[in-house]
Amino acid sequence: MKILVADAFPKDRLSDLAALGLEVEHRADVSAGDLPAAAADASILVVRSKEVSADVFDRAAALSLVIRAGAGVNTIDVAAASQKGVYVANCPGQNSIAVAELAIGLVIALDRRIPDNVAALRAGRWDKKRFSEAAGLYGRTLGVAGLGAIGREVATRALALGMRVLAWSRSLTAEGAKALGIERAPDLLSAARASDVLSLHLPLSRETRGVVSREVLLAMKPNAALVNTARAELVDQAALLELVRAGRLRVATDVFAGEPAKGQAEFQSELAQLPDVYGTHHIGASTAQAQDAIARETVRIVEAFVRSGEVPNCVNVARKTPARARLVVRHFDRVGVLANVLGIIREAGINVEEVRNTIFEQAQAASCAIDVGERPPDALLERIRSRRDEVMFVDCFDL
Ligand SMILES: NC(=O)c1ccc[n+]([C@@H]2O[C@H](COP(=O)([O-])OP(=O)(O)OC[C@H]3O[C@@H](n4cnc5c(N)ncnc54)[C@H](O)[C@@H]3O)[C@@H](O)[C@H]2O)c1
Ligand SMILES: O=C(O)CC[C@@H](O)C(=O)O
Repeated sequence: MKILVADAFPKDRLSDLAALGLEVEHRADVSAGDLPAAAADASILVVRSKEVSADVFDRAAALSLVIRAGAGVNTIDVAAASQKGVYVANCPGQNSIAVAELAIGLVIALDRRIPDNVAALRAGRWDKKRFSEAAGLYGRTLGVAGLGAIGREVATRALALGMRVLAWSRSLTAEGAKALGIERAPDLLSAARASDVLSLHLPLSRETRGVVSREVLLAMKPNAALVNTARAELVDQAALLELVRAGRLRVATDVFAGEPAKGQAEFQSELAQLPDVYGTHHIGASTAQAQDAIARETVRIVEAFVRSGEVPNCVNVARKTPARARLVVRHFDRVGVLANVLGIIREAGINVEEVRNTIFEQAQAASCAIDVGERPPDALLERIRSRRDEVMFVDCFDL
């Protein structure tokens, strides 16, 4: 079985993959355009930020699993993977501390203008007067949009700085916020209005694309700051550029529209050129600690898949299948028994959605849960029951 690792990945962990009996191909520099050809004969594909387009799933007939060695799966055509029955998994939480550390670093950098201090000194200029205008962070409000793995780490660190934390997130309740020592905003607009710094930690999805709209940006206090270590596409980039140019907002961003997927490339960004914008090079996850944790988690996923067929952290298995009823069939563990049961279900024109067969010690008996698209008529259950030399017990209940 071949695994293609199509981005940077630690050598030791490549050896771990090989030790699982896999044929490992490491092509960190393969371009997104060449990925469909490169992955054509791979069973497992590992990527970081490289785009995995529908073409990859069209061409790679053997592909069964794509692992995002990171958190955000927006660079993978998950819908195309689902149509071809390919698992997509990620490594949630493994780089959250690294991203939170960067986000907090950017919050402090914005307040004290640390990059400008450094640049002025490098240019031979002493400007204590200009750089003595920081407001300070203690007692000020940090808005957190998306209180998941990263948002929580950011909130913890902001509380340690004595900041007030106001979070907006899909499933956050007032009680949940209280338990964390923070406050809950009812919507993004309210969070934006009340924050001195708004830090984004949402995934990029159909619902969140452009969620930081012109209206949200305009709701922010004059001279407030936006910190984006999530994805550029969350934010209306044209409005952002306009408001920063007008001196209404300050920005620190680790992510850019159209940023290169490669480690080194020419890159021009109007936003990054502005004096009120501090840009970093999508390095949120790029600490040795985080990369080690991500790589180990990737190996864990591959190992589980190779050994048991299970896929930890799978993001595209249906949460609810169209199944409406479950048959439980206890049967003798013999050749053809399940095929006969499934044949009877097929003859009734009923679709089987999921099957889980469990074998008991000594491999004499098994219990099979068969989830089906509609409740089978009693006569069908009777037909299965009547196969007494194969079947011990049959029951059916609605889902
Ligand atoms: N800069 C980097 O290097 C870097 C590294 C890791 C992650 N990221 C980005 O950060 C994102 C967040 O990562 P995470 O690990 O915290 O993910 P996560 O899934 O743990 O957290 C996301 C949070 O957003 C909330 N959310 C999702 N959709 C929402 C919606 N429509 N409205 C309101 N809330 C919503 C979720 O409930 C969850 O609490 C990733 O998806 C990725 O894009 C960037
Ligand atoms: O791999 C990277 O460097 C970026 C990862 C980050 O964007 C993520 O979503 O985990």
